[in-house]
Amino acid sequence: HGWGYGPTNGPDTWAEEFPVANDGPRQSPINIIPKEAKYDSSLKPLKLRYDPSNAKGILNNGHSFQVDYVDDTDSSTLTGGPISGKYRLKQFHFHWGSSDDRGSEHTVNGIKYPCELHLVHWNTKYPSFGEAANQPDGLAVVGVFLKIGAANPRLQKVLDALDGIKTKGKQTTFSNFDPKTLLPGSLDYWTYEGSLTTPPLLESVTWIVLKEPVSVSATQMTKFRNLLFSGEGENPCFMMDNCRPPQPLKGRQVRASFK
Ligand SMILES: C[C@@H](NC(=O)c1ccc(Cl)c(S(N)(=O)=O)c1)c1ccccc1O
Ligand SMILES: [Zn+2]
Repeated sequence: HGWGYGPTNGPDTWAEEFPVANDGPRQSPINIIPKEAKYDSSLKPLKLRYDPSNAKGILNNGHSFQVDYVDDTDSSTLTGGPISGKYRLKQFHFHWGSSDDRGSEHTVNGIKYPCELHLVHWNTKYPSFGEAANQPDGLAVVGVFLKIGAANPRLQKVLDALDGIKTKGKQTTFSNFDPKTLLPGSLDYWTYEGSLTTPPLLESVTWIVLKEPVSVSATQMTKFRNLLFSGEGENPCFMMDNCRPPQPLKGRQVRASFK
């Protein structure tokens, strides 16, 4: 059986198949300590331009669920921020916990949020996502923390689609959605050089973690936890705690776009 988040195939076992998990110098996620982040006035504002019509589908991939975007043109891109060049939106997905006191991958002063959104982009200087994922400057992921509070109406369309993708491998069409609506008011961010937080843990990600969380209600969180890691007809295993714990910083500098 492949990698996962359970007692026999979870993050502590990943190094068996993916040695970079333990040996890599730039593994993600990390614990962000704001006081140790260095304000960098040369960091530019983030520029996210998404075309809602690029939304293609929503898929339960057995580890999380993702909303996939058409990425054969430059119509949904990330520019500015710490990156140079243009990165295309490929997909967004979430990581969450089994209870509201945990679930995020990045932590802030050791604090865990109940959920974390990842918007995955790839550098258009490479021919494809797959190629880019193997390059040190190949990917850029915008991370957004979700914090328990008022129900978030911007999440509703995504949550309503989950009933149709309950089990591993299920996917449905998902159209006309602008992921910009999921972002907080402030685009202040921390940035550092890291990796995929899921196998193959490739060290190709420029992480851009927003400081301001967005809200999610406890009821909305139960909808995430109603998904299944397991496939149709298999023993049902509810999808939760699909988060990798923070990894050693190994001397990396975390920069802040704000004072
Ligand atoms: C779980 C899923 N992982 C991704 O798709 C993924 C891709 C890129 C990034 Cl940058 C991240 S992340 N979490 O660092 O933002 C996650 C996955 C991995 C391998 C095989 C199948 C599969 O579905
Ligand atoms: Zn992720």
